[in-house]
Amino acid sequence: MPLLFDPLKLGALTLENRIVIAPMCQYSAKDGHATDWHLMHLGTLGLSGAGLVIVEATGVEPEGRISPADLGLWDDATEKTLADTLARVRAQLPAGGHVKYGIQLGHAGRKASTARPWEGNHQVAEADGGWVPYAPSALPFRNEDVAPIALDDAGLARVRTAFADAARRAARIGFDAVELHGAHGYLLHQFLSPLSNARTDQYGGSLENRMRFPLEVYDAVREALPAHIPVIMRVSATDWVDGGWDVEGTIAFSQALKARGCDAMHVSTGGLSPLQKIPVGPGYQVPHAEAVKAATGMTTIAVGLITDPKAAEDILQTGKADAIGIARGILYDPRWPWHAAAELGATMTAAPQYLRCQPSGLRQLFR
Ligand SMILES: Cc1cc2nc3c(=O)[nH]c(=O)nc-3n(C[C@H](O)[C@H](O)[C@H](O)COP(=O)(O)O)c2cc1C
Repeated sequence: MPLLFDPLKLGALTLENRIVIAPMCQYSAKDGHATDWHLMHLGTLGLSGAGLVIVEATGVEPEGRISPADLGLWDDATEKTLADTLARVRAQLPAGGHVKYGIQLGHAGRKASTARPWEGNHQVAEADGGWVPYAPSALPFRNEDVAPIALDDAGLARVRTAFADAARRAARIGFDAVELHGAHGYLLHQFLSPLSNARTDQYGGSLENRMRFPLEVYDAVREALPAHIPVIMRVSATDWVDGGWDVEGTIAFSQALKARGCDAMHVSTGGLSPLQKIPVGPGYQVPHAEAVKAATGMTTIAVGLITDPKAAEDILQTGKADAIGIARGILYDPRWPWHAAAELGATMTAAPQYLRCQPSGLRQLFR
């Protein structure tokens, strides 16, 4: 059996295989609420054959959205809509419900949308009642962006609580896993990187201080969740800018998370600085996942232009990572795991109803 189709344990959770659909914003939520698009999209991903689907970056408070049309999980109403959506999706999946659903909880910090969304189906600009984003320091992403407000102690406490509350809601909804968005230049990453964190209090300066708030958020989320729900941390292992966040810092952060029982690291890169120069190519972020895994022994998910099943299998066989994250590849080929299974000679067990009713015709195409 190829390793790609070997089960993987994340804490108490067992994934049927090692294919993880990475979170992808759908820009289709309405005032934080899931819509029929999510029903269709998450249903499609549920039939993909992947072991874990991580639902898109979901704002823990309205001011933490990347776009006005991001999902939110900040009140009873958004929780109910997402709970209904997930329940309706799961009701249609093959018996046994092999696919697991996780959710990425995030806060965009200085990269948040400043528009108050969806009033009469169009965005309301900041001047008409939007907001100024929050961040570790009053440093905008781009010079031309509005300078964010540096979070004070009350703001930090509010955001920590918002993460924990959203995690509690995710558990109530029935998500199998929670991923924290510590990557791509959003709030938690902004604390880690010296390029966006110029604080002079206990949350800025030394590496230990810069890691403090993201670790506090992790602790609050871990405490809010029942023990059977694993927590994954998504990181950008480098800012791809001199003087920025780097692999050494990522390893130290991973070690601190490992000591706290974090179940896996999902290793991406970039997003913190507009000056980044990323050498994009097949598997370009795999060395970062490999470095984290080698230094910490943690379960790692490698991601970034891994589209060839044999290359994915090779990453696992050579011990560079424990699971493969795939995003655009799934949009291009929503049955990528089935096709990978056929190419690698593996057997998939989850079968939609049409396969069971039409065994002779369709089984020749699916393994
Ligand atoms: C449409 C789209 C939306 C994305 N939204 C998110 C997101 O919500 N959270 C996140 O961490 N990454 C997001 N990403 C990044 C992906 O998760 C992934 O890291 C990246 O696309 C590289 O993987 P790939 O080469 O398999 O696409 C998004 C990517 C795409 C293409």
